[in-house]
Amino acid sequence: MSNFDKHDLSGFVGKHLVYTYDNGWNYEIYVKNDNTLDYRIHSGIVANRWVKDQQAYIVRVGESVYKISWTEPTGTDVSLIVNLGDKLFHGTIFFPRWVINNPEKTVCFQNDHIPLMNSYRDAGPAYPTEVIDEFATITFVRDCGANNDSVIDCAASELPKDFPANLR
Ligand SMILES: C=Cc1ccc(O)c(OC)c1
Repeated sequence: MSNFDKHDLSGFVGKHLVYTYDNGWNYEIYVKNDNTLDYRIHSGIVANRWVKDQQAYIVRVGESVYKISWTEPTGTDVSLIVNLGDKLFHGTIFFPRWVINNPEKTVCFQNDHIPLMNSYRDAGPAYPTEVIDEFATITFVRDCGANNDSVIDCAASELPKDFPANLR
């Protein structure tokens, strides 16, 4: 069938990416290991939210194409396609209605507020879900190795003005 090993995530684990969705939202992700990611949101309805150690399903679906899917403590579901060969990215985000109504409730370092996020999720309303389905352009890529906790360790608002140029 395919000419690549679909179980080999070594070309993806450790990648640190910054990308901008066609709707203008700017996001950043670090692929920490084969089932974990850290991320930070620079702009969009939940700008300055950041998350460490989100568990995710990560699979390889092409020579340099990966898919990451997860469900968050807020009830938000996300599925991303990262095509490193073409520097192309596509994200589908399924927001519960309460996040669309009150996005500011999710803007925090989520790890310090997991029970609160779960309580918002359970209170809802969940429906109707808002589906955001957007392509993005990858603007920055580097390799940071696996399980590096220094890659994403503060909110976007606390970064130097020249980020990510300061990392090159
Ligand atoms: C809702 C979280 C979320 C949505 C879209 C993304 O690209 C993302 O990347 C880490 C995270």
